[in-house]
Amino acid sequence: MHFTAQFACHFAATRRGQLGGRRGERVTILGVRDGYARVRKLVGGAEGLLPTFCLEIDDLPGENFAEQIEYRRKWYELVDSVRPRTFESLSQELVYNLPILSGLSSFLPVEPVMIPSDKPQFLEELEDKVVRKGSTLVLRCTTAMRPGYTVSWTGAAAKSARCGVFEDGDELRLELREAEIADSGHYTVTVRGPKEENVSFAWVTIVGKPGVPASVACMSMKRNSVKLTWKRPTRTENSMRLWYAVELKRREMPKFETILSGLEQPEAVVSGLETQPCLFRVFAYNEFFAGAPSEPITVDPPEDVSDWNSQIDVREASVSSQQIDFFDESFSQYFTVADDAVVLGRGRFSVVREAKCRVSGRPFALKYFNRIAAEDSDANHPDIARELQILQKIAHPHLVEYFGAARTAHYFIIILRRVNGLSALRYVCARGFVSEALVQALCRQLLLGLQYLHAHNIAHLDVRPENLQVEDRRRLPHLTLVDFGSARHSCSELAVWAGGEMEFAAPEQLAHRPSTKSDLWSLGVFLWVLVFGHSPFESPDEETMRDLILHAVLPPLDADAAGRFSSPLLDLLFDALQLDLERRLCASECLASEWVASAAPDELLMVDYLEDYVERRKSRMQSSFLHHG
Ligand SMILES: Nc1ncnc2c1ncn2[C@@H]1O[C@H](COP(=O)(O)OP(=O)(O)OP(=O)(O)O)[C@@H](O)[C@H]1O
Repeated sequence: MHFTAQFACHFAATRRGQLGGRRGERVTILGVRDGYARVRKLVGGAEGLLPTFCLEIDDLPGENFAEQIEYRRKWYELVDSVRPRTFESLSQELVYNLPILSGLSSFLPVEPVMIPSDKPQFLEELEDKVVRKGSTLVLRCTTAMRPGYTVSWTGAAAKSARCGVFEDGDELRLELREAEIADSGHYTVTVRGPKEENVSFAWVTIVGKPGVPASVACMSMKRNSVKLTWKRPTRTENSMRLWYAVELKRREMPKFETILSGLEQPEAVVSGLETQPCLFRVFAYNEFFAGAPSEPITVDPPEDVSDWNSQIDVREASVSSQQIDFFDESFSQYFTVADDAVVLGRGRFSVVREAKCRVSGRPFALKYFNRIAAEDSDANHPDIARELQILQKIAHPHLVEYFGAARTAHYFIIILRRVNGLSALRYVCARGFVSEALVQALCRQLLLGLQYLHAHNIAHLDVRPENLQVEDRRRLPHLTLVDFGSARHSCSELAVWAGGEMEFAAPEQLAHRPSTKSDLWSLGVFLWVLVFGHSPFESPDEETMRDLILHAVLPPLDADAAGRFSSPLLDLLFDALQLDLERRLCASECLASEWVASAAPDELLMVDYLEDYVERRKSRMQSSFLHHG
């Protein structure tokens, strides 16, 4: 809240920072300290200090006197709390001693003084000014003018046509319109008397729009972070302070958004990146202007397999199970699993429950496998050992993160990041709408995960909606591939099809010769479901389904459904569902395909065409679980 007040008397400012004025001039009080009030004039807006006793408050909060008295009392307490300085011997010489005089006259309400000297005196000096380019620069000072005094100004633009100088009573003023950077510099006003002269100085800085940060570069850091560096713009246009802001744009965002600002150093670390490519740009700004942004640079840390390679522990494929560090007794020191812990999912061999880390409080997903007897070792369970070995090797934002393994009296436990999402189809249904852009985002993220896995010669071999967990991160879908129970190093030649759900399995998997490309087939089936609302090989009995898959017999195309999506999407789908492995695209080729590489339409479609399939699948999964469970 600001009070207004009036000058109770004339006050002549004699020190830099003080504000002179005439009795009755109205001001806003901005603050009070040490007997001085910082005020701003209502007319003209000049700001400065003047002694509190020169002010008479005139506009107080409150309806009536009784309400206002409280403020009035506070004001006089403030005014009285400072004892004025007194000068013991006020000799005539003092008048010529300006520093002391200015100290003295600050406390004495005076009429503008006519100093008995031939040397012109300034009552208010010029002040240094920092002004935005294009605006009007005003320099002002006051002096006790006498007849016969002359005034002259110097400065870079003092002679320009944009510049005007004025004498208004005691006030001397220079006004410069449309100030330019080149107008910056030293300005003086000289007041000449018949015998002597006096000069007041000010340094003027006109600030313009800073230039573009140069050499913006990006370096991948661990996990999903990048470090951006750049160079200070060559043109800072007199910026007194220069800050930087970083902007980000993802494919589906209509425009860049500022994610970091106020950076003083030409570098920033950005964490929590999604897997899709991000465009970054940087701009500099000062107290008045934001400069133009740099050329965007594309940053795609998780996609760049070579970057991630450098960070993962690339061990030999045949790590022996002894190398897995189980933590045994200590397990319960680190994790609490509530009796009614949420069951995140059930597989044929395991139950996945939510648990909390006692140390960090973070939730984890624990995958429990029954242990037959205390001496039962993981070596007796080659599938668990293999799953652990693979999980230990991988690190990618779209693959579930592994934290360790534990052995308790009854279980082997794999500790994983808890993916706080829904299976892919449920996620889509829960949104109520689907768009080709969403389908593309999910496929793209899955492809990135697969590209990474396949580059390490690992085939997942169980890509299906339940193992694609999707969560919202900053309102964008983030897909994580879970369940490495079926995963194989593709070098291990033969993998016997162990039965189970085959709707998403590739023909060669059913023929016991899976390959990394089997995952692309499953991706094709997943895409088919999203496009047509049913799976291509769905049939009431297992034998028919097996036959259809083994011969890659696709159902006739539903033209209406196909019309909802673009033809590059349908092309990719057919390229993934190729029986011939040579002709089937690999993950990198899919990522480079026309559909994945270009922006997909974001028109929204109702999901009702999918809901029946999701329900059918749910009851199939339940009966299969009962069957195996
Ligand atoms: N890290 C996780 N966070 C959240 N949910 C998970 C996680 N891991 C697994 N789940 C859920 O638990 C289900 C079962 O887990 P998982 O598939 O790993 O078990 P499994 O015994 O290997 O199953 P399957 O019989 O399919 O091989 C998953 O389909 C998924 O829904």
